[in-house]
Amino acid sequence: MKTVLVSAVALVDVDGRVLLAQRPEGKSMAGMWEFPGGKVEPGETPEAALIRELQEELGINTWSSCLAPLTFASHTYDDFHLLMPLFACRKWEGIPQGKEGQTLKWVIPRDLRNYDMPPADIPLIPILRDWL
Ligand SMILES: Nc1nc2c([nH]c(=O)n2[C@@H]2O[C@H](COP(=O)(O)OP(=O)(O)OP(=O)(O)O)[C@@H](O)[C@H]2O)c(=O)[nH]1
Repeated sequence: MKTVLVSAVALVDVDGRVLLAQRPEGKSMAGMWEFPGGKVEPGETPEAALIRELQEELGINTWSSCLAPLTFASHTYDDFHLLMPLFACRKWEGIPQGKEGQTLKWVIPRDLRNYDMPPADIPLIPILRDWL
């Protein structure tokens, strides 16, 4: 099976809340809440992929030095295996906006478990809650 590398981030605001984005209609797992990010392209570092995705999806800018490795997800879906490093980021410029029709929500860590997230993300929830 193919292993797909996806880079994702927990953006943390000054109140300690984490940004979730809801996958729009028409995509796989539509309606589920996920961490911003996306597939790492050939020749790209996970950090560069994330910086690019944050510009495209949310219209914000950040820097490699502001991306701290936090944990990762490793999960087998029906058609691929997902390997997803999760970075934490507290510093960016701009105000996140759903550029691709996603609904965004700032969520306090103890409420994360109330959101319907992809199966790969479930083990990340207690890690984030304990870390924040
Ligand atoms: N960004 C992000 N992707 C996640 C998370 N959890 C998770 O399983 N994924 C999966 O990782 C892949 C991310 O790919 P993507 O964001 O670049 O691609 P996409 O949704 O346009 O593509 P797709 O329609 O092929 O799934 C998707 O299959 C998505 O379902 C998460 O928390 N954040």
